Amino acid sequence: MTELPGRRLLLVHAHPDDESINNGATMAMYAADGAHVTLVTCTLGEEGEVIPDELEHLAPDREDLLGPHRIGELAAAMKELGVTDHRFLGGPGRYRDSGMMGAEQNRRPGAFWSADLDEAAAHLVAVIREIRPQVLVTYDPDGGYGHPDHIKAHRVAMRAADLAAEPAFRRDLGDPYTISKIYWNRVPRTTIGELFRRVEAGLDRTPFDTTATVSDVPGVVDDERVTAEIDGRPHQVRKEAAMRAHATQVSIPEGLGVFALSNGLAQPMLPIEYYELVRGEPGSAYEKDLFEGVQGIDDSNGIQGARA
Ligand SMILES: CC(=O)N[C@H]1[C@@H](O[C@@H]2[C@H](O)[C@H](O)[C@@H](O)[C@H](O)[C@H]2O)O[C@H](CO)[C@@H](O)[C@@H]1O
Ligand SMILES: [Zn+2]
Repeated sequence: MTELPGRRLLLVHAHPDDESINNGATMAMYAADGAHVTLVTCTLGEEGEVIPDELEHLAPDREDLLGPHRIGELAAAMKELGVTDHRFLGGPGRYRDSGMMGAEQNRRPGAFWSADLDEAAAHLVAVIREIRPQVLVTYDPDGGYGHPDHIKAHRVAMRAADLAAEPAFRRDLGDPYTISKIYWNRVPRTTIGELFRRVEAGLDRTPFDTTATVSDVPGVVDDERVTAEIDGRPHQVRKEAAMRAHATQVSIPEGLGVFALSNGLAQPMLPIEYYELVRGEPGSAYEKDLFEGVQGIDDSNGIQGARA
């Protein structure tokens, strides 16, 4: 077995682009700092809209080639972030993008939203027992903003964390392992409100006509729910480059601190990324490092201390 670095972070996301939008700076920071960063993406994003006119032919109601194209976008984004361990849950295309909540694609055979929870979670248990991450990051129960694939990714991640620790569960998938800390992606309401006010004030200096609303931003909560932050400003360039790699989904004008998804609504970039610790012990009252308080980490590139 290859020796992995002492610190190991696992992120579980629904579509290609979510990782860069929500955690791009966090991933870049830990990858640059020698931690092992593993991203598991649950679908290929087959049902997404397409921003560039010249790629519109890929759309699900045209050639239905957006999924394979977004595999390439995600690989490019990982290169920008310096992340080398990236997997699709159950393999590329095992689970299909379910579309927005209520869409008929939610009920399409193979849609992630209708997947069997324990079957999907077992694929993630195999990754957890292989990598033995001390920290897991995923969405809150509402998936950040109510997208069915985000909600399902949350459920699969939390279920897999429980099953991976169960000695009686599928020992063919590896030895039991308990993840020390689990975080949900969060955004403090005060911070995002201020950032939106700045975008509104400078909207005429952007290529966008209108702004999104705070309710479009995943995971917004009252400030006191936020228990940790990663100051990603040193890695903002990498984060923006990774988001830009998802060209079918994201538009980012250079240097304006704003971006838009395919709806064309401007929203602020988040140079600091925020989290709520929902399982495990915090290392301090307000953490600036997701590995704070994790016992037995040996950063001399060994896996010592990670055994449950
Ligand atoms: C960030 C994210 O989760 N994107 C998803 C989302 O995309 C949105 C969807 O296409 C919607 O119709 C647009 O108005 C919005 O701007 C998009 O962000 O849902 C897609 C379909 O499930 C998914 O492929 C995409 O990754
Ligand atoms: Zn998504």
